[in-house]
Amino acid sequence: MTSVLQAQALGKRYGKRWALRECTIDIPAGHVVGLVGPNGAGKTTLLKLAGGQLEPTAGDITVLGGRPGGTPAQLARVGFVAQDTPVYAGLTVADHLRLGARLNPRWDDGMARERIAQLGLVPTHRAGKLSGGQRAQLALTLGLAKRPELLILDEPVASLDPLARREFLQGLTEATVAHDFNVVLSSHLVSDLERVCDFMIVLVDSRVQMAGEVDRLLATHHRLTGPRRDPDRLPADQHVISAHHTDRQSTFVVRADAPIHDPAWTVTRLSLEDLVLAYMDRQTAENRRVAPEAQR
Ligand SMILES: Nc1ncnc2c1ncn2[C@@H]1O[C@H](COP(=O)(O)OP(=O)(O)OP(=O)(O)O)[C@@H](O)[C@H]1O
Repeated sequence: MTSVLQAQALGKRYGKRWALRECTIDIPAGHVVGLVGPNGAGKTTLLKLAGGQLEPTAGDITVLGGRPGGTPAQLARVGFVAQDTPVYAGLTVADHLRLGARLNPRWDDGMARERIAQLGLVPTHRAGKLSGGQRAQLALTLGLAKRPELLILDEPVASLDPLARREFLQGLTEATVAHDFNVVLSSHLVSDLERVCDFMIVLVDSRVQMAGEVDRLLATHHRLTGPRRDPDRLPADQHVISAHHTDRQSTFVVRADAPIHDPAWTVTRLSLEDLVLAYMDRQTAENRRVAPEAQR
């Protein structure tokens, strides 16, 4: 199995509005995948389609080579931690572990107990009395102890303070090193994702704008700064992602596989955050020149 998730022209419509459209992506195995986009971009919709909680309106999706949620065996292979770290307020921490053991055929009780102890969670405490960070860690523990091949986390750190965010993401990274599994997690902040993700998908306005391995994305995107130039005068293999101009100067973010040697330009590398923001800002560039989507 080489793909964790494959989508072909995938779409989901609620009434007349498309929450996700024309989504074609191929996520290879062995990655921690970040799904980033503004509020309402379609992240939860894509994740629910992958988890089998939603049926596509258009196109196809396969997860770990099978139809999402198609069989109990398929369900056991995918862990899904929904937005707002869902736990049962009236149940204790220990109750959650018992429930997890009963519902999941591959449940790793030793790992769940060890993790709870390491986190300092008291088994007799009710989940409703835990802090937001503790609830998130409990939900992550339940997702990990299921021993999924793919763990999907929908905005897991949205409600956490910076320290709790860091601890949560560190725990997730340690778990991916200790146990071999794939992760897809979403956030509307790239800063949450850049520490842990090595594959990034940017979703804006229900469409995938960019998808690929972070190293490759950073190697093939550049910021060009120099004397003012019309985007149409750039070589055809330099695809404009965003463009900003002053009276005398132009700044482009371009995607180009080959190195850029034009002496007129100062060429600089982008941070992942700059790159994601350039794709979010892409509408501006599209008014000047349409660039094909980076889908690699
Ligand atoms: N059950 C639903 N019925 C109708 N519209 C919906 C439903 N769920 C989502 N939508 C709409 O689909 C669009 C995408 O929503 P989605 O929850 O996938 O976005 P998101 O990127 O996860 O947003 P957020 O970051 O705010 O959680 C939004 O416009 C939303 O209002």
